[in-house]
Amino acid sequence: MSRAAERLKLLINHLERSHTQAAIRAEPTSGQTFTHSHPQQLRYTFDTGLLTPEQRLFYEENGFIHIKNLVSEDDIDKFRWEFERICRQEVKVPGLVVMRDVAIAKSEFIPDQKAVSKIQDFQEDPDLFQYCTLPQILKYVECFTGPNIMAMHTMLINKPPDAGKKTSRHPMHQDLHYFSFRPADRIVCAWTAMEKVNRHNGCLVVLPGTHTGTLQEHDYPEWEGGVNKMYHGVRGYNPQHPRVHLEMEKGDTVFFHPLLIHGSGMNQTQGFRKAISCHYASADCYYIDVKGTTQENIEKEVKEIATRKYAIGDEITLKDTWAIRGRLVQGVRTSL
Ligand SMILES: CCCCCCCCCC(=O)SCCNC(=O)CCNC(=O)[C@H](O)C(C)(C)COP(=O)(O)OP(=O)(O)OC[C@H]1O[C@@H](n2cnc3c(N)ncnc32)[C@H](O)[C@@H]1OP(=O)(O)O
Ligand SMILES: Nc1ncnc2c1ncn2[C@@H]1O[C@H](COP(=O)(O)OP(=O)(O)OP(=O)(O)O)[C@@H](O)[C@H]1O
Ligand SMILES: O=C(O)CCC(=O)C(=O)O
Ligand SMILES: [Fe+2]
Ligand SMILES: [Mg+2]
Repeated sequence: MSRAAERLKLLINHLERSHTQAAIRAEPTSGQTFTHSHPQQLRYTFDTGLLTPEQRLFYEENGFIHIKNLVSEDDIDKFRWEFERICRQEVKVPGLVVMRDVAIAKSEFIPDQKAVSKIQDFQEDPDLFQYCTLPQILKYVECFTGPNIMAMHTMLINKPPDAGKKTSRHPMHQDLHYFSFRPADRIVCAWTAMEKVNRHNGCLVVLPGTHTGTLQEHDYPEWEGGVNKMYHGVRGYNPQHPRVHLEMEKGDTVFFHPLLIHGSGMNQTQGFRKAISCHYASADCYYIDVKGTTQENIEKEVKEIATRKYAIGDEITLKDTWAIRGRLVQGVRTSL
């Protein structure tokens, strides 16, 4: 065995031991005997033969992994074209949510497609939804979710040039705040750069390792220039925490854990920084009731918007809104 391979093996053994110990600590004292005679697995990833030991360790420790050049130029150009058709209102997509930047929405009506800062829930648009079914993406997703895969939430983000109020920033948050299904470790986001992204146009900013923590309380940050609807940030954000700026090329994809604290900086260019993303979950996940948890505030906002948008009452639950949007993309729809 080479020295490098030997070191990796040692690292894997070390991680397996520490995760086993964590599992033992977390075990309720119910009198059950906890046996660990079977080979232990890493906590956050599965061995499907795709990720190298180094890549698995990187995700286990950092909560994200950057895969270069995963989506082709042709596919990305197709997504861009379809997004433009939607903005020009040449195609109407059932269930689609269109968002405008708050600084632009509150100033004047701009009929231009450029006012759209984000579209969500494009699962009924075959061209855009093709992103969620790309085999090369699903091969990676399976390493985190296992073989039964649901596409739960879809977005195309068109981060606008900042209008001078820093509203183009996305505050630091954990995506799990928005989700009412578990377990968190079987959820993953795929986020693909549709062009070069860097600190100038507002790339993703992540706090490595924060996926090993718990779900934090989220609130609107106190930003002078205003904050976009539902852009909650972790309460008590510490700007001193070590950050990593994920600079990416067109087609590069980052996979990240839903507890990883991340955000994105201001877009200081004149262009609209584009990215497409999908949150996947194992179909074996289960829904939870968020009543009495830190997620009550976001549930309230989601319900208010759903009630206004679809003119419905309290009969629809948060669980229903996810079950309706979710789409099976691989394997069997076992639970979600
Ligand atoms: C649901 C689960 C999500 C899971 C997400 C997983 C992780 C994702 C993390 C995120 O991305 S969090 C941010 C996600 N954001 C949203 O989901 C927001 C969805 N957006 C909407 O529902 C609509 O765009 C919105 C309700 C904000 C406005 O839609 P409308 O069609 O009603 O817009 P309209 O132009 O009629 O404006 C209505 C009012 O909203 C205001 N407005 C529009 N865009 C806004 C904005 N961006 N922020 C704040 N206010 C906004 C607008 O100025 C106006 O205010 P006034 O009533 O005071 O005149
Ligand atoms: N009070 C806050 N609460 C939550 N998130 C915040 C807060 N302040 C800044 N952030 C977030 O921190 C991240 C870094 O933002 P910031 O604009 O400070 O730097 P940047 O644009 O990433 O980097 P730089 O401008 O130094 O190249 C962004 O996601 C931003 O939205
Ligand atoms: O593309 C971005 O700016 C990040 C958006 C994000 O983190 C989110 O919508 O959850
Ligand atoms: Fe996010
Ligand atoms: Mg900045």
